[in-house]
Amino acid sequence: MNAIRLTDVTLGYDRHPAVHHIDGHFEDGSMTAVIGPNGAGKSTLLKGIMGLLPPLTGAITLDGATCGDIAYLPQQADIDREFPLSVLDVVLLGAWKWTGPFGGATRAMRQQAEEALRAVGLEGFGKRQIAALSAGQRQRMLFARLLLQDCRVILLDEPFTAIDARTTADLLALVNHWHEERRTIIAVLHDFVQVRRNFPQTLLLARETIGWGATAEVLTAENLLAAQNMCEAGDDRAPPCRRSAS
Ligand SMILES: Nc1ncnc2c1ncn2[C@@H]1O[C@H](COP(=O)(O)OP(=O)(O)OP(=O)(O)O)[C@@H](O)[C@H]1O
Repeated sequence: MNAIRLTDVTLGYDRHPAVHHIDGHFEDGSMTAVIGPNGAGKSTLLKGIMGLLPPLTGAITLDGATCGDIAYLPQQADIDREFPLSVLDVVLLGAWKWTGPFGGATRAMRQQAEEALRAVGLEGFGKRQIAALSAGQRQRMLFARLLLQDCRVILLDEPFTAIDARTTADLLALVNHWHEERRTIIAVLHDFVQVRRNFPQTLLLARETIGWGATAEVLTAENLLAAQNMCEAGDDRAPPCRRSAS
C-alpha cells in the first residue's frame, strides 16, 4: 500500500519552481531518507507533503490519511525558542487532535506527556521553560511531542543537525522503533553514514529526482556528483515551469 503518492509534483514559491516533476510513492511503513545538496528542495518537498505548500502542478495524495495524520518536525531554525512556554506545554501541543486548539489537557494527557518526556530522557523537565533548554534537550522535547501525536506518517526535517552524538543515537533508536511499528518515516538528512546504516530507502533530490529506491542503489558517487552538478546549474529565480507532464 502507498502511504503517499506524488504525481508529477512541482512545488515552489511565488510561482517559481523550487523542485520539479517529482513522481513516485512512499510505501506504507517505509523509512526514507531525503538527501541532496543545499537548496535541492528537500524542505520544500516535506512542506508540500504536509500540505503547507500547495503544488504548483501535479498532485500529492495521502492514502486514506489526512494532513492531521501526519506529524512534522521542522528544521530547528524554524522554531521560536524564546516563546514563553514550558516543556510540558510544548509536548501537550502534540495532543491537539484530541483537545482541539482551545481545549484543556486532561489528567490522562498530562500523564502521557510525562511518559513521553521519560521516554526521551527528559524526566522531570516538564516545568522548565523552553528557552532554558540546550539544543539536544529541545530536540528530545520535540520528539516527545511526536510521541504524543502518535501519527502513522512522520516527517523529520534535519532532525539531528547540530545535535550531539548521544542524543542523536537515542533519537535514532526512537525513529527505528517507529519503523518497527510500521509507521511511514520520511527524514531529510545530510549524514550519509547515518543514512546507509538506518534508512532502507533514499530519495536523492537536486531540484528534481536523481534517484529514488533502495539506499545502496541511490546513494552512489555517480548520483551524488550528478546531484551536485544539477544544483550548481540551477537558477533560484527560475521562471514558471512549462514542462508538461511526462
Ligand atoms: N519561503 C521561501 N520563499 C522563497 N523561496 C524559498 C523559500 N524557502 C525555500 N526557498 C527556495 O527554494 C529552494 C529550495 O529550498 P529548500 O529549503 O527546500 O532546500 P533544501 O534542500 O531543504 O536545502 P538545505 O539543505 O539548505 O536545507 C531554494 O532555492 C530556496 O532558496
